[in-house]
Amino acid sequence: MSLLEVDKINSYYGDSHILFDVSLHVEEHEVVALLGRNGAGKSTTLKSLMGVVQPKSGRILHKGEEVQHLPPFQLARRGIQLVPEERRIFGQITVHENLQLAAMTAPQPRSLDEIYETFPRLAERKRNRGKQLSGGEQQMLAIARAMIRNASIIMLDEPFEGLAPLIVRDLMEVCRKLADGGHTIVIVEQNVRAALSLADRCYLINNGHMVYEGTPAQLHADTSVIEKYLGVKV
Ligand SMILES: Nc1ncnc2c1ncn2[C@@H]1O[C@H](COP(=O)(O)OP(=O)(O)OP(=O)(O)O)[C@@H](O)[C@H]1O
Repeated sequence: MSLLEVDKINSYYGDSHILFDVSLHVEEHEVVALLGRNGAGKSTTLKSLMGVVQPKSGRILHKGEEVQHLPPFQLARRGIQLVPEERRIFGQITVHENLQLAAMTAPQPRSLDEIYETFPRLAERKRNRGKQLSGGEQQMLAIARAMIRNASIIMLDEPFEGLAPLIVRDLMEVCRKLADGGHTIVIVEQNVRAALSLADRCYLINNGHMVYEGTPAQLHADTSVIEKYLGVKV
């Protein structure tokens, strides 16, 4: 049984049909990258998995149970966590308080010590307010908030967006640490090279249709697919 199985979901914004029979699966301890051009439907896929957008048809199974009808807070309680592009951290309270708040509503949170061990940079900044952090540190905090909630799946929507290369390198290290620690991660990223270097498996989505599934090595070998659906060289 897959940790997460998505079976032919169709998602809409109003009358606009965005996802067409999208299927994918995520195994425990796997890092899965979801790639595609702007507007391909990557964020909508993550939002559908998080219950922010409810698919009109199709099934989503988490640990074998149908969850496509559940609201976001119930999916969060089941351990599905989305770190959205806009990194929802609280700017007015400290790093420490941001983490405490995230832990408070989780059924079985991890300890703060464990989080600070994984994110030493946040330990250094724990008394700073959220808004005093750099973009990269805010992203770390957003990921750490998902981690302290003991997420069974962490979904990252463009975590490297708008960050300087050096910060991306630091964040990549954090993601690698999480992956090596057995976390299950779904990552959506425009930085194809970075995403593929983290992923065990990847999917390509185009105009709301899933068009490719394979390992990063298989995708690297298939330059025509990369050029056709991503328009980049990796
Ligand atoms: N709230 C919304 N209402 C209506 N249409 C939307 C909404 N959000 C996204 N869309 C449309 O849905 C399609 C898929 O968007 P989505 O954000 O899922 O793409 P994406 O692959 O994540 O792209 P990007 O990298 O630009 O975020 C696009 O055509 C977009 O314009």
